Amino acid sequence: MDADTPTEEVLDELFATIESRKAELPEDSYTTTLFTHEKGENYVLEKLGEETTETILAAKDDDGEELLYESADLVYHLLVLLSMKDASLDDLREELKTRF
Ligand SMILES: N=c1c2ncn([C@@H]3O[C@H](COP(=O)(O)OP(=O)(O)OP(=O)(O)O)[C@@H](O)[C@H]3O)c2ncn1[C@@H]1O[C@H](COP(=O)(O)O)[C@@H](O)[C@H]1O
Repeated sequence: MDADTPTEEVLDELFATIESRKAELPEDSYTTTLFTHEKGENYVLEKLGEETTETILAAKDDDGEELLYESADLVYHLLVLLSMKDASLDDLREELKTRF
C-alpha cells in the first residue's frame, strides 16, 4: 500500500495487501495475526462483531469523523474475512451488481 494510490483503487490495493499477507504471513503484520490466531476464523468474527458495535456507537454519538474511522476498521476486517473464506473483492462486486 502506498499513500499515492488513487482513491478509487484503495479497496483493490488493500485487498491485494491482505492476500499477500495471507500468502506470506510476515511476522510484523496485524493481518498475519488474524490469519494465524489460535481461535481461527472465530477471532476475525469476534473482531467484526466488535467493529460493528463500535461503528453503531459512533453513528449514534458523533460528528462523523469517528464514524468514518470505525467504518474503515469494519471494512478492513470484513475484507480479511472474505479473503480467509477464499472469496474476493470481485466476488463481492458481482454480488452487489446482481442487485442493480
Ligand atoms: N486497514 C487496516 C486496518 N484497519 C484496522 N486495523 C487494525 O485493526 C485493529 C483494530 O483493533 P481494535 O478495534 O481492537 O482497536 P485498537 O487496537 O484498540 O485501536 P483503535 O482501532 O480502537 O484505535 C488495530 O490494531 C488496527 O491497527 C488495520 N490494520 C491494517 N490495515 C491495512 O492493512 C495493511 C497491512 O497491515 P499489516 O498486516 O499490519 O502489515 C496496512 O497497510 C493497512 O493498509
